[in-house]
Amino acid sequence: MYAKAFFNEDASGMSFDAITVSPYMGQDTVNSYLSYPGKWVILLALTSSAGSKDFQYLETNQGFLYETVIQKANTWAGADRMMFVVGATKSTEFTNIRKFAPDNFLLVPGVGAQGGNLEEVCRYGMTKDCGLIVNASRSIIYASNGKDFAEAAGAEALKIQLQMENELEKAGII
Ligand SMILES: O=c1ccn([C@@H]2O[C@H](COP(=O)(O)O)[C@@H](O)[C@H]2O)c(=O)[nH]1
Repeated sequence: MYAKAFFNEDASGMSFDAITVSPYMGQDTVNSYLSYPGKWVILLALTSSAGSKDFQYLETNQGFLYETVIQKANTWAGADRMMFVVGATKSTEFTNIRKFAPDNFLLVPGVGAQGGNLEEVCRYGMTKDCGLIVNASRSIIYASNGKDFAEAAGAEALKIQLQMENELEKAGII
């Protein structure tokens, strides 16, 4: 039902391109989203939160639980349908994650207010095509609580955009 609500415009008036999903309920639940052609699933893998240690770093037969999540989920759909959430606060882990997800887009929250390092995220996580979708929210929307909030938000967004552009230029992607 959630998949229908978010992906089927006739049913709900909404037709999002992608949705972030917890892997916790397993393949059948994730498949309900994958059954919509052309839509993307963004699976939580290694989150930016301190609480990531509670479950995501539990040891399994295949390494940490988040590594198992990535490996298993990559048998459910290809990199053209499946992305993973990896927090920018875990920038040094990106090298390891790329062993399991060499081609998947990674959705990367945690720059800005959470203090993640964009330069490191790019150094360790960027593919030859970039492969990163970096998100910042509070640092932009709360850049100012004055009357200049729109200009301040624009300036903050531009700052991150220019940093990203710099990284793409360094990597020879643009
Ligand atoms: O690992 C995760 C997964 C999701 N989030 C969400 O992303 C945004 C980040 O907002 P900021 O203000 O840039 O910190 C927020 O909606 C989180 O719930 C995340 O931060 N980390």
